[in-house]
Amino acid sequence: MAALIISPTRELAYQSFDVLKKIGKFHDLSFGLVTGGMLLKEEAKRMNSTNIVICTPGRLLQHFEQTPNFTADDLKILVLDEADKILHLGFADTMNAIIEALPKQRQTILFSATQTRSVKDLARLSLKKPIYVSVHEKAKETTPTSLEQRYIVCKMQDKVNTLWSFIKSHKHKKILVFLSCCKQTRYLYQVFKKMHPGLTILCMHGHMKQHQRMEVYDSFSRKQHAVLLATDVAARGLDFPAVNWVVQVDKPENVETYIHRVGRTARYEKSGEALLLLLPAEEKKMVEDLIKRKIPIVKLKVNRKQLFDVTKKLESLCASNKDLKDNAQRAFISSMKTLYVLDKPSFHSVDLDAYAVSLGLVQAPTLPFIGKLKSKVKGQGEKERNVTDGSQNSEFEKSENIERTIALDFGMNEDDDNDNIYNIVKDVQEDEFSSEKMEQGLVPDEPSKKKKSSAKSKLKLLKYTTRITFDEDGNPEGEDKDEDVGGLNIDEAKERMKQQDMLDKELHRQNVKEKHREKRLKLKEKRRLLEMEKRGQSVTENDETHDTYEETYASTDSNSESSDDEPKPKKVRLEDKEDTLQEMTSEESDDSENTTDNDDEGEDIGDDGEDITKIDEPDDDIHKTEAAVLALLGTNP
Ligand SMILES: Nc1ncnc2c1ncn2[C@@H]1O[C@H](COP(=O)(O)OP(=O)(O)OP(=O)(O)O)[C@@H](O)[C@H]1O
Repeated sequence: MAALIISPTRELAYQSFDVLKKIGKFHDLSFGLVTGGMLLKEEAKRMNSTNIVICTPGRLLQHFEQTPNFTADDLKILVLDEADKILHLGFADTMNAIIEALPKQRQTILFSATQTRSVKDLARLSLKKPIYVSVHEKAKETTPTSLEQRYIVCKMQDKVNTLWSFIKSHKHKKILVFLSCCKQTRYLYQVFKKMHPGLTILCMHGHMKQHQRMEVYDSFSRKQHAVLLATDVAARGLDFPAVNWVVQVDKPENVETYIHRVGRTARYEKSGEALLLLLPAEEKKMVEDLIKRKIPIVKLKVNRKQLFDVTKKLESLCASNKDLKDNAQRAFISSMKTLYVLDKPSFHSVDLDAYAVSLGLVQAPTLPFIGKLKSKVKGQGEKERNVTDGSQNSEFEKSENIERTIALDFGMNEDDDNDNIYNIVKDVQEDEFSSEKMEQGLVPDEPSKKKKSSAKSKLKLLKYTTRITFDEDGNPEGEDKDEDVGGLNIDEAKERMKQQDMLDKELHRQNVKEKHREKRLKLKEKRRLLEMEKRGQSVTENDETHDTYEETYASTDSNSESSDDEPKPKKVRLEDKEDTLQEMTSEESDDSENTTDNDDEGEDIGDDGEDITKIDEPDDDIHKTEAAVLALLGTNP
């Protein structure tokens, strides 16, 4: 191996490999792609005879540890793509181990749009007199001039409506949407797909299987018009051709991530547009940070009157599909946890119930990580709302009067049915971002009653009178036989869902109680049988404990006393007993609630505590089962 290219994600490694394939055919070099999700053995066979290896950090380390005779002794060039990402946080331990295994004498090249200049990082790589090369160092702006960047202030509960309205009014565009976590991405993908926006909806996140991610990557690359809902797994390096819009529904973690996300559009002499949705509490800091980094961004105001209200539609989808409802809950919990971890003040400003309703839920699920704080937060949110509604609103009105409002063309005219649906007006000029300005007039107005009623009338339009299915490009296909989404009585559905919710909870509580009771009894029984076996006693089918055991399962038949007619006691061999134990322990293991949430890329901050995902999913950890059996038999695993 003469050259090694390390990328933070599999897609990026795949993309570099693809480019190398195109130019490689004119050279006599061999090259290979080494990423997780492929066959380790197949890769291992070729590792030592490959000149250029493109890899992700985890998989490379796996080869260093497991592939016989694999060394990097001949390495001449090390390339770290997205170097700042690769040298930080999640990859730190892996990268330290890899760097240890590389020869000190080599050329090291680091690439990133947000290049690290941290001395600590460079020291880790043992760089001698590094040279910093920047294409844009003297540029007035950090981002390309052909990129138009805008933001809107939007409450959490308005985000879904805003995104949906945006998509509906940009059906002839290619749009990349960033969300903060996998579960939210998955849920919005599922429901938006069911709502047929009229163009292909795709999603990409770390919980997807590798082949699915690759298919989505290829599909979005090929499509002219499509929406890709993604987590930050798609933020860096991916070179999707001709993306028109990057929409950041959730604020990026920092300015670096912002730069990478918007960098998916306006690539190489092309133009592009970017829209950032900010919560009121996020606005000041984020905009100041962007301006400090020479990123020009303009504030826009959404004409709320023109927004689609899809709340009821989501409610009805959740009411008629339990999986969707569960996913909505997961999305709620996961996105709130992400916000809580990244930005507590913003989390505290969210009206949790309103946000839950906007996802199609009847009420906010309990947040396992915050539980008791919830009521406190609500009170606090209420207070904050009163303050902003009172004092700052008048400031806003004042500023609105003096500001020039300019209607922007957001491509609304593409679709006759959606003319002016997303009528956005520009209310802050680029050069007006002094901190005083920031404090004035930045609170978006509440919808008036009139606006609410207009939203209601739009809602009526969402009730389908005829059932039509669409293919993934949004073209009508024929009659929908599987889904009954038409003519649903929303209020009835809401009531039904409430009742179902209560029943579900009660049922779950009873199930858990019952299982615990069963487990206790089974264990007791097993211990007793083992004791008897050890003492060399025979085990009978009608002994005392067996009766107790039977009684427990036949609660209505409590008088199961042994009679003279019952079969004679039978001897049971220890081996038979072990088999029985194995079966019983397996059952217990299946009931286990200790499932873990496999967050692949680590960008979804998983749920903890009472995450609903942990209730139903079976634990198939065979080793645990074996260990449990051996422990019961008094043997070390
Ligand atoms: N000189 C060039 N001539 C033609 N096309 C180019 C040229 N330079 C770059 N491109 C094209 O521009 C696009 C972006 O290039 P590339 O992926 O190398 O960008 P990058 O600097 O890695 O960006 P990022 O890391 O932010 O994704 C690619 O499609 C590439 O083919």
